[in-house]
Amino acid sequence: MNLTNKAVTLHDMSLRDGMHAKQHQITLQQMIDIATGLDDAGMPMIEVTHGDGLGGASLNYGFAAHSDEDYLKAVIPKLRQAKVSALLLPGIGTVDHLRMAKDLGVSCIRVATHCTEADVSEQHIGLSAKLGLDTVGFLMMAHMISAEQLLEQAKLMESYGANCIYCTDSAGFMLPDEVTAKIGLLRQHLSDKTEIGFHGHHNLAMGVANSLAAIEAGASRIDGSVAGLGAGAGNTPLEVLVAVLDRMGAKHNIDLYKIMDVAEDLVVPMMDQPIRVDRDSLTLGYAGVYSSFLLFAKRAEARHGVSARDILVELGKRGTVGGQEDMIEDLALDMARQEL
Ligand SMILES: C[C@H](O)CC(=O)C(=O)O
Ligand SMILES: [Mn+2]
Repeated sequence: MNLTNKAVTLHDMSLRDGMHAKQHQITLQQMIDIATGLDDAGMPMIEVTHGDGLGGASLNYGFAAHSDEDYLKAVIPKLRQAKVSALLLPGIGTVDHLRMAKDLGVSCIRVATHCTEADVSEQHIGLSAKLGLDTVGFLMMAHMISAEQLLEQAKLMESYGANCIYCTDSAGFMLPDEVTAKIGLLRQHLSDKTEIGFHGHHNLAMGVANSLAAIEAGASRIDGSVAGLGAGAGNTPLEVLVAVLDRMGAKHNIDLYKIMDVAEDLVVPMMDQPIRVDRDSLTLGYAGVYSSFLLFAKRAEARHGVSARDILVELGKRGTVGGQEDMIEDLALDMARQEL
């Protein structure tokens, strides 16, 4: 694989996907310290919101330590060069959230839908583009459909005004060949002006390999998290990816030692549990389950004595997708009754 001189924009997820791993309890000071550390290391883009995006704080997804507004107000004025993005899932986040984010200095809105539901993103993508924001369409759980179906959904988002489309491996299920096929087809058929992105989860330890496959196939934006802080076994660990990209001669503008230090000195010490491939997070990748379900399944295990692994396997069989968090408790209760 030759990535010499390939330009890649890395996008940090620690302060948004990492919110899942922290049950949305990152403090304002932790956000500021990590964001400014990343800014100083040269990270061009940093995402900041509740784990489920703008407006995610709720009974279904979990309440956050602070509002999205407070996190954005705390972080954005402290940054020297990094741009801040906000995730928005239509139906959870509203156009009012979007306008609020723009007013606070967010420059990129990433509108996320399940991979078959791009049609619900028209209003939010349209408004974001109209407001002149960097507008991304983010297709989640992309392993559940074929490359051709993903392309159809991507074209919808592109037609609504997105200037970048993401193939999102929410379950950390994909292997590099699948990433190559999906990103390759998007690159071939979307407009040359539309950027392609890849968002990985490390449940099968494929985060770095899949990101390299994505870049080779034409992706120019790659998501990851410092020390992998993210849902499941975490996102593609950015400091590792940076080291690999350095060795391959790709261009990313990030200082390796500085990002290593952010990982080691700031992010690892604040983890509530080690972010690693263990039997439960591995099951997410193996069974193709939404990574944010991990802690819900672990909590249900503690409450009802049913193994989180069994719950996750069953969620995979049922084809559950993001937004169905409330089903996890119901399922665990049913499974506990059957075991009596
Ligand atoms: C709302 C999700 O956490 C978005 C995401 O990061 C993914 O699908 O992966
Ligand atoms: Mn994710």
